[in-house]
Amino acid sequence: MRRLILPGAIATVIVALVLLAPVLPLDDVRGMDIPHRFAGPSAAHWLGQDEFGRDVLARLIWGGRASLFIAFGSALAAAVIGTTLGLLGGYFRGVVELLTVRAAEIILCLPPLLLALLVVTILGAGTWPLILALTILYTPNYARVVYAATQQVRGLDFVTAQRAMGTHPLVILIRTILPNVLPPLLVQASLVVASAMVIESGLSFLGLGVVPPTPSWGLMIRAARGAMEVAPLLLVWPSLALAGTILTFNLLCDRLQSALDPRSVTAGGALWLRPRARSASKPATRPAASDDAPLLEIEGLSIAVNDLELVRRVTLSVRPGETMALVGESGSGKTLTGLALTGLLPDTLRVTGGTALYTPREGAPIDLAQLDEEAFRALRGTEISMVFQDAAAALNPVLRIGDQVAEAIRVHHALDSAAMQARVVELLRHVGIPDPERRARAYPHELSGGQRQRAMIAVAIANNPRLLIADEPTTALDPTIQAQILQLFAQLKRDTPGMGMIFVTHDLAVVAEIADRVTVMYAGEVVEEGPVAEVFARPRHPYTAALIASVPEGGAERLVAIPGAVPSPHKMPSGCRFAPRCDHATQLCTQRAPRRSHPSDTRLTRCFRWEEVT
Ligand SMILES: Nc1ncnc2c1ncn2[C@@H]1O[C@H](COP(=O)(O)OP(=O)(O)OP(=O)(O)O)[C@@H](O)[C@H]1O
Repeated sequence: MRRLILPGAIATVIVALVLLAPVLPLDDVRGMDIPHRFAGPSAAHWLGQDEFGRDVLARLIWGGRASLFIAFGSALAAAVIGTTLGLLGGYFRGVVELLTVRAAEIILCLPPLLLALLVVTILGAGTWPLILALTILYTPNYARVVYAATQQVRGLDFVTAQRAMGTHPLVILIRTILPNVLPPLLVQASLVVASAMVIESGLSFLGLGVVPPTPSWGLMIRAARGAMEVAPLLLVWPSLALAGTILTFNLLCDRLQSALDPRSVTAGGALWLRPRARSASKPATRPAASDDAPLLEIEGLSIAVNDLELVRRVTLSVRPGETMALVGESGSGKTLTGLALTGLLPDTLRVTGGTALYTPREGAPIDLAQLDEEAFRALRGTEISMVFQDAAAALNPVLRIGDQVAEAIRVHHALDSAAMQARVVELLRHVGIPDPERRARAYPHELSGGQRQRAMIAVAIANNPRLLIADEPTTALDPTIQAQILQLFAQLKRDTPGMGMIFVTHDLAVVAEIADRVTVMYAGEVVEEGPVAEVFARPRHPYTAALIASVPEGGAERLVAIPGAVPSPHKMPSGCRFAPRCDHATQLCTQRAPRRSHPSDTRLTRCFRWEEVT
């Protein structure tokens, strides 16, 4: 902050001088004194007198007023228009990009000074035509910078997390993306102000800018040029004013950019946030799966990129109050299944078949596989919510934690600021963040990994969703913190008995800890499903058995790794997808894909030889 003081003070003096020009005891800028033309500095005229005997200091200050008004006016107008075009084009892409950023770029094909000359020639010289010309000139620069920054930010997890809350795209643009593109915007602003001042001076110098006798720095330089030999100082003052002002504003914007970007502040949270290590304990009571109609019933859900199936005919259900664990090796399709349920699949992927019936609080079941973006937005946050794996990426780095939780609430509820603050603090306390009033004012980088994950969970449950999808929420954490976060999920289950949860993980120990039932996925398919205790005691698919055998246990002499790797979607085996890695595989398994079998009412397996597995 100290680095802002010098350029800030100089800029304040410059702006104060030009703003206060009408009330300062300055000479009349038009009052001529021919006998004293070209007089040097004196007590009455500190910077001397010009070719008509007018006071140079007064003309310099009034001239600065004109130059700064034009430069800031055009920079601001160009910033507003260019930023809007860049945000829209960068976020929505496609036709919107063509109509906004690409259309604005046409202006870049024309030489800047010629374009400004053209506008001024058409509209006539003067302050307003100059502002218009400079605005047209600089709009594409802003649009391109903001477009590039938006492109970078739109794919990041915290933007996806905002979408997962059901936030309207325009709100995401303004509250989530705009603060992240501010630093490059400020740099651009400083460049534009400097460039606008130079072009204004240039056009005034050519007689196409500010109309005499109104003073401007460009006009003063033009007039002084003709008298360089008689009064060289007359050229020095406006040139110094121009160069000094440009340098000051460049320096100020540069330092503002560093000061406003919270990511550039040294992280300071780790020391005051050392959670005590506690071992995870099982939830005291597991709410029994109710007999109610399923909250979610997925039947035959397929997801594909072009014609390549990544997820094939997935079937699973979640009842109110139940936690369903979705397990499998990396690449088995767990994340895509979760994303499909929230309408957050990447643009290139689509649901190609099946149904995902979700029963909302009110009204008839909705098929999530058929919903459009707007319908999803209404459901996200209040009905279905998502906790992401990497909270550091899923939280907006430039917004305070409290503001992010408040944002999530605001999407669906209008609260006054006191009630909002109280609700934010209550939520942060609920997820176990100590001293929530103070932590609400912290930025994500000021919290430890565990605290960030808690904050992310607070955002996800801010609107009391009925279905919470947690995508490997403990994978990025160290084991002690993992245990604490698992305890938090267990506590959430106790506190909100009707909430169903899909817990995506590849860690079977976590499944045993948190889930009521488990769905095992392999190579995009569900291969086994059933109550956790039953599946772990007696797996009915060789893949599940192999996964269980590969879990490290205290007394185990050696770990049993599963040979081979999950096949790539391009090279799926024709019969059973697990056959190439399976000890039980027969010729039949390599020729035909097994159908679903039901070893009992509560179990499902996709194996010809399930009876022989254990
Ligand atoms: N955007 C995408 N375009 C093309 N293929 C994709 C895309 N996203 C995922 N896939 C592929 O889809 C398959 C399933 O991916 P998914 O991320 O759902 O697996 P996962 O089980 O969640 O794995 P992990 O535990 O590593 O997250 C993988 O083969 C993956 O390469």
